[in-house]
Order: sequence, then C-alpha cells, then structure tokens
Amino acid sequence: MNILVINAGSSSLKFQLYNMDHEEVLAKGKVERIGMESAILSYEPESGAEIREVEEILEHTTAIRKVLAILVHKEHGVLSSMDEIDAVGHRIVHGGESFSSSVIVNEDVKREIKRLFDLAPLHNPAHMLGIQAVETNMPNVPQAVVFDTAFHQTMPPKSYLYPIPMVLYKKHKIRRYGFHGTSHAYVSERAAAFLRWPLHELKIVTCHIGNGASCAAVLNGRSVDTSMGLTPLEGLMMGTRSGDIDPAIVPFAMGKEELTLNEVTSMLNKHSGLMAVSGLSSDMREIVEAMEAGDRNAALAFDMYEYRLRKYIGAFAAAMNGMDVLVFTAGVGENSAAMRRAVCRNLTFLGLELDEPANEQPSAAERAISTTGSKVQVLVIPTNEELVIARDTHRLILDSKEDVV
Ligand SMILES: Nc1ncnc2c1ncn2[C@@H]1O[C@H](COP(=O)(O)OP(=O)(O)O)[C@@H](O)[C@H]1O
Ligand SMILES: CC(=O)OP(=O)(O)O
Ligand SMILES: [Mg+2]
Repeated sequence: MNILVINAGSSSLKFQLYNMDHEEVLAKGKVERIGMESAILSYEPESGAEIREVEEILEHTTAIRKVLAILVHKEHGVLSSMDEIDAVGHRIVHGGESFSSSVIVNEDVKREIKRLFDLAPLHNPAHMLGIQAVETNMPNVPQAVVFDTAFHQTMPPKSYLYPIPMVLYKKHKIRRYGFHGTSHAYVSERAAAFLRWPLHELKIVTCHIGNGASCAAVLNGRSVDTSMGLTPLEGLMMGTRSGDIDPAIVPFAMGKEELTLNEVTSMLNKHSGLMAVSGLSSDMREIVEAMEAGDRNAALAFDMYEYRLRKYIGAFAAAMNGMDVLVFTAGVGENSAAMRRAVCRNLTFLGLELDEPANEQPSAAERAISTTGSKVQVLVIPTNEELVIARDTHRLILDSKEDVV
C-alpha cells in the first residue's frame, strides 16, 4: 500500500510517499513559499538527485497538483499513475480534547478541526487546506489525520489545567494540550527499544528541539506533562517563539509600544526567541557559528535557550520523582553537540555523565551519549513523525477495509 504523508503549513507543504509493504520512502520533498510568485518545489526520489523548480504556486490545491504531477512524472516520477496512491495521512497540530488517537477523515472530523482553528490559528487552517486540496485533486482517496496533541491526552488534570477561573476551561476548553506528541511518543518507544528496557518501567524526559521546541515527561510510556500549553507558544525558548513569559507583558507592551493584540501575538510567535535575543537568526547553526566567532548576543541567546531547556528537564525529573532516560531529538537535538553538551554539563547533580567524545561524533543513527557509569541514559534518537503518520494511516485503512468485509 502506498501512502502519501502531508504536513501542510501556512506557506509550505512537506510530503513523503511511503510504500508500506516495506516501510520504504519512495520520494519526499516540499513546496515552500506557497502564495508567492517564486514558490519552490523540491523533490527527492528514493534513487536520483534532488530536483528544484521555482514557479508561481498561489494556493495549496495547486501545490498538491504539482506534487502529484512530479510523483508520476515520466522521467523523475516513482509511480506510473496517481491511482497507485492508496491513502493520504496528514499531520494536524491541534486536536483539542476531541481526539486522543488518529482517525479517518469524514465530515464530522473536518467540522471539529475547523472548530479548533481558534486554538491553533497558525497551523490548523493550513492543515484544512491540505485536506481540501487532496479532496479536489484525488477525490476518491481516503485520508487520515494524526494529531500532535493526541499523545498528551493522558496528562492528569494537575498538569493540564491552568490555575485560572475554571469557567474558562468549562466554557472554552482553555487548558494545556501539548504538541509534537507524535514525536515524543515515537522517540520514547525507540529509546526503550534501544535500551532493551520495557517502556512501561521507564521515566523518560524527551526533548524535541527543532524550529518549534517542547519537552515531555513520559512516565511508563504515557505523557504526564509537557512544556507546550493551549498553543505551541508556551514552554521552551524557540527559534522565533518566546516560550514562557509573564502574561502581564502583553498588556504592558501594548500600552508602552502602542501595539495591537495581533501585533503582540505576532511578536511573541514570530519575532522572539533566538531571533530576538541574537538579533541575528532563528537558526541554531548560525547562532553557534556567531557565538564561536565571539558574538555576545548570539552567546546570550544560546545560554538562555540552554538554561530554559535545562530548567524544564529538572522540573520533569521532579514531576516523575526521577529520570532514567534523557532523549534529544529534532533538528537541534539531533545535530547540535554544543547544545547537548551545555545542557548535560549542568545536570551532573542527577548522576548524569556525558560521554564527550560520543556526543561530538556526528551521526544520523540512534545512539547513547552518556558514559557506562551514568545514572541517566542520554540518547540521541532521530525523530520520524512522517513514519508514524504513515503507520497510523496504514492501520486505519486496513481496519476500515475489515469493517466493510
Ligand atoms: N548541525 C546543526 N547544528 C545546530 N542546529 C541545527 C543543525 N542542523 C539543524 N539544526 C537546527 O534545527 C532547527 C530545525 O529543526 P527541525 O526539526 O528541522 O524543525 P522543523 O521540523 O520544525 O522545521 C533549526 O534551528 C536548525 O538550525
Ligand atoms: C507544534 C509546533 O510547534 O510545530 P512545529 O515545530 O512544526 O512548528
Ligand atoms: Mg518539526
């Protein structure tokens, strides 16, 4: 069975095509700058060089049409016809309280995703465009949705409630949801498999640090706390997001700088974090380079990012009364030896000991970077949200076929 996995953002659409008989990636790529005259389609077939095309792509329906066209392209395509795509799986950031597992798309599911636009204005509307674009271009192909929030639905009320009037929760579902759940679930399972320990006996802190960043406390295989909240703005300092701040800053900054609510929201989501403190970049690679070249603002941005991350790791170790495993994943976690070193250097009070040479060794494999004597196993586990989406979609499609029979 061939499954197309789609992660639609407001101006981008990432895709991977899987053959699920062997869990093999046939092709992957992305369309960036959707809505602009010079959108970029990049495409990488399993064997063959990457192809890049720059052209006008004004909306998601066209983006999907271009993706399908290249997948069946005479020369570069990996399929002979679109009919070879059996199902499509989408990443959906916000599933609210309605979804604690992946589901097949139907009218009710679409209505619910739309109802949640308010809670994830940067993400959910884009996902809906992705679903509609597939409906337009491949009307008979079943679709499934996999939610970033689902894994965190096991959090207890003391984790997910805010200490504010309960009417806001009861009437408007204002609570903490958490995100990147697909990744936190995947890397914690892989961590247990890597260590050959039963997942249900482990206290794991997972750090998904990419463009968006969050930590999770995974106790016996279940998420019991996570750093993101109602929206993906709470918690860690990120590339362009502030993470935790005093909420009183919002009205204060609005008054002092004559900003509207939209402007402050955009400031906290798009113009804060590493970008704001360094004045240079939201990209950790550039921050580390500048820091090594002596840039003090970049060094401050790096230090603040590390310090805030380490405080969450400490908090989650306290939440679980211990930590057996610390996992680093996503762009920064998988690639930045400097960030991992800085975090681990200050966690020795937990009996955690980093194996410095192992940490420095670049690798794309799952690996341990703690010493054999360390009381906490420190692992680098490359995440694979797309594979989880493909697996869930595959399972749901097979189940739905059984139901029909
Ligand atoms: N070698 C590296 N060193 C430090 N940071 C890196 C490295 N490679 C990638 N990153 C960082 O990873 C981040 C992107 O992470 P990623 O998980 O790909 O994000 P997303 O999927 O949310 O777009 C960027 O900040 C980038 O700088
Ligand atoms: C939820 C979230 O922050 O997603 P991303 O990391 O893709 O921005
Ligand atoms: Mg990501």
